[in-house]
Amino acid sequence: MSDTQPNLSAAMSPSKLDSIGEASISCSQQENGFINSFSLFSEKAVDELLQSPVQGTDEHLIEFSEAMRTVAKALRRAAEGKASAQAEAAEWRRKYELERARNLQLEPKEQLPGQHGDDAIIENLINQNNKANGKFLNCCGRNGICSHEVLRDGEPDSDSKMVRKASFKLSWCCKGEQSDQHKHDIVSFERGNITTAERSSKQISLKWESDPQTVLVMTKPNSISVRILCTEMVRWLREQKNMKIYVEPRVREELLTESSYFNFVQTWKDAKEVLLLHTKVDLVVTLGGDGTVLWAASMFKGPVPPVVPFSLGSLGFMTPFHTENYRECLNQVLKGPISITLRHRLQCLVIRDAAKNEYETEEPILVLNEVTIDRGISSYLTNLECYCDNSFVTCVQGDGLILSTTSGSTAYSLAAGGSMVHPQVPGILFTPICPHSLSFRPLILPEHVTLRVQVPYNSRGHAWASFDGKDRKQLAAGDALVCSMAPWPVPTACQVDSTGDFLRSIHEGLHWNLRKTQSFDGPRES
Ligand SMILES: NC(=O)c1ccc[n+]([C@@H]2O[C@H](COP(=O)([O-])OP(=O)(O)OC[C@H]3O[C@@H](n4cnc5c(N)ncnc54)[C@H](O)[C@@H]3O)[C@@H](O)[C@H]2O)c1
Ligand SMILES: Nc1ncnc2c1ncn2[C@@H]1O[C@H](COP(=O)(O)OP(=O)(O)OP(=O)(O)O)[C@@H](O)[C@H]1O
Repeated sequence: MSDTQPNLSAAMSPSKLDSIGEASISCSQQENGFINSFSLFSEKAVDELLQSPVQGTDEHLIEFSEAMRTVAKALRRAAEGKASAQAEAAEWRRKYELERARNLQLEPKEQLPGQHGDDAIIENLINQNNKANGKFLNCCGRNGICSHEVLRDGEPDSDSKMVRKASFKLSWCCKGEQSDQHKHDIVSFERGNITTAERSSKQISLKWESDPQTVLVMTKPNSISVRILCTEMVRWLREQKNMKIYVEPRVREELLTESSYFNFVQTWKDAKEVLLLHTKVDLVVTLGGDGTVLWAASMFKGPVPPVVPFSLGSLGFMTPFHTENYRECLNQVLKGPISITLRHRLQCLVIRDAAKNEYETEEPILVLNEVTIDRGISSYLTNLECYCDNSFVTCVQGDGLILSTTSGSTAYSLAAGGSMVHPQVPGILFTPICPHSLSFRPLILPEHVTLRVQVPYNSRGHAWASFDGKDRKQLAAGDALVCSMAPWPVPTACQVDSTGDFLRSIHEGLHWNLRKTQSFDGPRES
């Protein structure tokens, strides 16, 4: 110590020095990334030191004390900052643990002996499919749907790292939320009033809770323009948005013939991997027409990530996005919030007469448009016995029957004389094809029913079932098709909103009720 420096120890009593030692905060270890390699004097200790009578006070000592006070203040601020950062980190950790626990609850609980990993998950998916929609309601409550309910955490990927899907929240957008029009009660026993339940006809909004990171791009085959756009979009998503990209094996090959640059693009090897796609993909982009949306939906036998359909087809009922400004559209979707349409699907089971019990069925098939039971190549009238929740409905004699979703109401069902229905309306359309009866009008049934269409034993010919216009299956006498609403809808992004997009598609796609307006010839004399 130089002569000019004050001897602080000499100026203070030993007890004072002890008190400073006790009050010092040691932050030499690393906690949550914060490193402090020095001991801090607390401001309180410095205050105490300055207030105590110090013998032999001189100017240097006062200056030194002031400096100490300033240093103590600065250090206190640093300590406060650190404490608040630690609290924030703890809060994030708590949120993470909570979400992890929730996801674990959704993991398959019972693993049968001999079933491991993927097999158990696939089995569980099928079981989930077979369960009632009740599970959805557990989490959704009344005002929102959590993505944990729809999409679970990813499986370990090839690098053995956990792939974490972006989480999002769906909520009802309701203009008159505050008004009396939107009662939550179905029946009020106290006052004896019956009011309507809130159903899915409201606009749904999707808000990302974490950034989407993985996108699956699905494309219509054999189209040069689609191929060019796909190449450009994949490059943009990678370079500008830093996204992981999945494509079909065919598309990966196409991209690699363009350039080895596209080596980063991922795909799948087999059907098992396809079944796990929903755990890896945050978003699906389709490039094509309605058929490509149907194709993309058919890839997901369970939950479906949000789908952004770009129009490169002729009609585009389900493809509201234009390709010219795909960058702006995708920017908006990735940022959110976006309006979405939850398109209901039908779950179809073929039950063979030869099956020993009802459970010995083939794999359930999910359709977004419709299942059709028709006469196929047979020249005989189809003869189909139809039941709704075990009540006899009718016997269809004609070319066949369409069981359609409301999204499919503008497709084959429309051509067969069915009504057009807003896609958010929960219902099943029952539309005959060329019935040989003057009075067979189409029906719309509520969403909760189970329909059974049976080929009677005395039928002259076989019937054929087809699913969204694909995968024909022959139904022999005694075979039946059982159909009910599937628990997993297809969430498609809207350009405007569900209603705006629906009306635009029937105006532009079908020229619905297009008629020249009558001229105004002046008021008529009565
Ligand atoms: N007579 C008919 O109208 C008829 C006959 C067979 C199949 N289809 C429909 O074709 C669908 C399969 O479509 P695809 O593109 O794979 O086959 P596809 O190439 O034969 O196209 C059928 C047409 O139906 C349109 N379409 C599909 N889904 C629609 C929807 N939800 N609303 C309005 N139009 C829609 C498509 O844009 C396309 O123009 C089937 O699900 C069925 O609904 C219609
Ligand atoms: N990724 C795909 N892989 C295999 N087939 C596909 C795929 N995407 C679409 N398809 C099939 O290709 C056909 C045409 O697709 P899509 O309907 O999208 O185009 P489009 O016929 O040009 O459009 P639109 O139906 O509006 O006229 C459909 O039968 C569809 O099932």
